[in-house]
Amino acid sequence: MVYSAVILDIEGTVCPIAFVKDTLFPYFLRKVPTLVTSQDPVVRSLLGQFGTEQVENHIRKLVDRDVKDPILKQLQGYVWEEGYKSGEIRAPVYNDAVKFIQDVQVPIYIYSSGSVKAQKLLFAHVDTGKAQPEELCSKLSGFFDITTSGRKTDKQSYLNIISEINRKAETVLFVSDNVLELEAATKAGLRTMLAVRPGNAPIPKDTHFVEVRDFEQIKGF
Ligand SMILES: CSCCC(=O)C(=O)COP(=O)(O)O
Ligand SMILES: [Mg+2]
Repeated sequence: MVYSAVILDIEGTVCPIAFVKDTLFPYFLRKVPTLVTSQDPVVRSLLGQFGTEQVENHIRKLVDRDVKDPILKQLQGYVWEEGYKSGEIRAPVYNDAVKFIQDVQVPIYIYSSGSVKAQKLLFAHVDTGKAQPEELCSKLSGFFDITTSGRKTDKQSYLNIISEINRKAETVLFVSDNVLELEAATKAGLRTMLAVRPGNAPIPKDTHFVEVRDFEQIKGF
């Protein structure tokens, strides 16, 4: 592999979109009534930042529309923590992605719209079918989200990350299922690959990105 570092997206790239839509989001929504009455100062401060009295309705609308809202994403991290710690949630990271993270010799970073807290929880509770969940956080060199680096569809966000990890853009590979994110990363000078996983959105006809169905393929580039 010729890259000096790899940046991975989460949803639709290292784990199925269905895990987020059918497990994480419903879990969060079930906890919203309790969340809005929480006395935890961090949660109260986040809720206050929405700037509305109709907090519960507002949250439900954001989740229904899958809005990548930074306040929502931070709240989700707090709520999912309970689910991971109780064992109710485990992250179905694809086996080839687990192996890639364990084997590859260059630094691997994560960049997701999910908060850094949510990312670390996910990689600390990977379901590999064994009794104990797999801990992959320690294999990852860093985590970026929309509060640390900006929106994933903005070129500047990738420039921010490249500067943070102190690499040349053209030596860094970004893998994502989202063509708009890949276009932004390409504009920033990064190399890119399109993750193709079961349940992902159909690939636009005119796309020119190299497709990856199994992370073993990345090692060959
Ligand atoms: C940390 S995983 C939570 C998933 C999530 O909330 C999300 O928005 C995923 O977006 P991604 O950028 O990983 O496609
Ligand atoms: Mg994605």
